Amino acid sequence: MRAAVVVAPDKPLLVTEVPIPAPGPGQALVRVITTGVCHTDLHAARGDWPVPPKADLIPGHEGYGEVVALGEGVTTLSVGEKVGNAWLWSACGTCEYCRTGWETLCLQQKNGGYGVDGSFGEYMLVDERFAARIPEGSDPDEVAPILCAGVTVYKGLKETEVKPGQWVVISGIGGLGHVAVQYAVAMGMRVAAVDVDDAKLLLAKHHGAEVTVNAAKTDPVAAIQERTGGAHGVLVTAVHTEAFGQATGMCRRGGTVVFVGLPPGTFPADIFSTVLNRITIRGSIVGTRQDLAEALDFYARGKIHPTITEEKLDDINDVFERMEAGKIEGRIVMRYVDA
Ligand SMILES: NC(=O)c1ccc[n+]([C@@H]2O[C@H](COP(=O)([O-])OP(=O)(O)OC[C@H]3O[C@@H](n4cnc5c(N)ncnc54)[C@H](O)[C@@H]3O)[C@@H](O)[C@H]2O)c1
Ligand SMILES: CCCCCCO
Ligand SMILES: [Zn+2]
Ligand SMILES: [Zn+2]
Repeated sequence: MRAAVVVAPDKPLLVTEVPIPAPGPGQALVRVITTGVCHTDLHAARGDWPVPPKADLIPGHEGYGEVVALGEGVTTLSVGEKVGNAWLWSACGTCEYCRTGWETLCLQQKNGGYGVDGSFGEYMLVDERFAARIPEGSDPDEVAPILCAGVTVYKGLKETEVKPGQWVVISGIGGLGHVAVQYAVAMGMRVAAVDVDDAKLLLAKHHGAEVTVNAAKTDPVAAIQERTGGAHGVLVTAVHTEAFGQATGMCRRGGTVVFVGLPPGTFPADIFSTVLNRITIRGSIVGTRQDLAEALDFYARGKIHPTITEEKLDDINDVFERMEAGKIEGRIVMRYVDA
């Protein structure tokens, strides 16, 4: 099968022929129809995180496709069914985290497109317990980004604890952020969008943001305070550490900042104002299978329409260069077959 392989950190991916994987017990083989390209895939290719990906990785964890073969003992999937892979590719199911609704924190978890091969190839493997069940009638291009961007920002917005009618800042209006604006609007929140690129802010307005701030042109903290009175919550999806240091200052007293963006590095946090204003800073990673089912339901009900540009697998290195330059509006989706 044709696949894009990370042959070495920070080197271009090699698009080449590799063997079609065989489904093991409890697994299914999926013919990939479309896959989103997440900035995490770029981090994996660049090797810029503390934990390296598997050797000869096939990235991709927003893969949508059709089950074509079942491994031994599979009982909950059938050939022809439409499924997706996800970052949370599998978890142990028996540890304290798995038992208490936090399978995303399971120490035995496997991660699609990072620890196990993902969807940047014509076929991929899924674990029957964690394969995303795709709603009937889903658009192959639109539904793929829900598998990571969608579930991540949906969970992140829940973690901000922002209520309907209250203000949430979405900082970073890329693949995740432009979908976050839509989930926030659908969840009844008022949205203020922050990015460093006017084109992204235009996209945010298109998707329902009431306030937009270009952090490259003005102080985003002062602008958010002036135009919202301070946000009840801030969701940071940006790929620059600067956005993380700015987030707490955008909050009103008692506000919650949720970080999902993962640029390498650290951020400054002012102790006194964090304590005095009772600011909560929370990390959030993807979502559980239940969160994903809920995020897919928002999509199935027509509340979420990712802005998509379709590209080819052979152009993945060019896509990564444009992503690194912050030039991608919405989400890139690669399509392998028409279906
Ligand atoms: N926590 C999780 O579970 C999770 C899940 C998916 C992705 N991620 C991470 O989220 C990040 C974003 O992913 P993506 O696919 O949306 O990336 P993307 O490249 O599509 O978008 C990044 C956005 O950040 C904006 N940006 C850059 N500097 C900024 C600044 N100083 N202030 C505000 N905005 C700024 C860019 O203009 C761009 O719009 C990546 O680091 C990715 O690894 C985390
Ligand atoms: C710690 C890595 C989290 C990445 C989630 C999928 O983009
Ligand atoms: Zn992702
Ligand atoms: Zn577990």
